[in-house]
Amino acid sequence: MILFVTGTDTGVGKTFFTVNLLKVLKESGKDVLGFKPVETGCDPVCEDATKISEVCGKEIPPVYSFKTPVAPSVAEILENRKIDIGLLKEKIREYESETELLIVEGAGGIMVPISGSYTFLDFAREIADEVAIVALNKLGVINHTLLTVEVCKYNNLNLKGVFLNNFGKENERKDVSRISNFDTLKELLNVPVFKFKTAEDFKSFVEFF
Ligand SMILES: Nc1ncnc2c1ncn2[C@@H]1O[C@H](COP(=O)(O)OP(=O)(O)OP(=O)(O)O)[C@@H](O)[C@H]1O
Ligand SMILES: C[C@H](N)[C@H](N)CCCCCC(=O)O
Ligand SMILES: [Mg+2]
Repeated sequence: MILFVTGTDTGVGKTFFTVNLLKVLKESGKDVLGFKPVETGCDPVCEDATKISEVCGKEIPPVYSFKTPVAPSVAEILENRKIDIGLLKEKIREYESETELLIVEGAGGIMVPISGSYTFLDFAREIADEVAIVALNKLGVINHTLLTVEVCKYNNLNLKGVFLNNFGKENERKDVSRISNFDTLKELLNVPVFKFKTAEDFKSFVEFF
């Protein structure tokens, strides 16, 4: 079983979500592995893959890692290294055979190109059983989340849910939308919508996975 983790953007908390979900599922006795197949911004450390490896208790490096903090399709040109999608899929199948649930993190949002015009959407269509969308709670999240959900639905991806990340300053006076975004998303979407902020919040997700 493969869960693909995407987000409404880069920096919205996909890794925080992936790592904490892996942690609580492992603690509940579930056989899980995490994997970040392509990572950019490895300068020099691939932060995401390192965090995922730590929580999995074994070294799980990206198949492709790039120094430049850009889309993989750009990094492969700048660093003159072509990404072989077949190799990514091979590694996914290998890890999938070793576990009950493989959680795969993309890079940035779902329309980010991996190589040429081949995007994480194309990749998810070919490898994912389910897709989780991580969204950062701030003004603009409604549009970004509905766009991402729409694209996933249009491409017949099986949406596990939207996970609203309440990370950030509590000062809601500056961004009043943070108060209402969760309820608004629940009203507008016919997919499950959850919220999280701390590692503790992930305990309530276990039964859902
Ligand atoms: N709920 C949270 N609590 C504490 N820190 C958080 C939370 N969510 C995100 N962060 C921090 O915010 C930063 C960005 O989060 P994260 O790296 O998970 O984003 P991402 O979507 O995986 O980014 P990328 O597209 O680069 O993979 C990180 O430093 C992360 O530790
Ligand atoms: C470098 C960053 N941490 C991500 N891994 C890559 C994000 C690519 C975003 C491309 C884009 O949407 O414009
Ligand atoms: Mg990440």
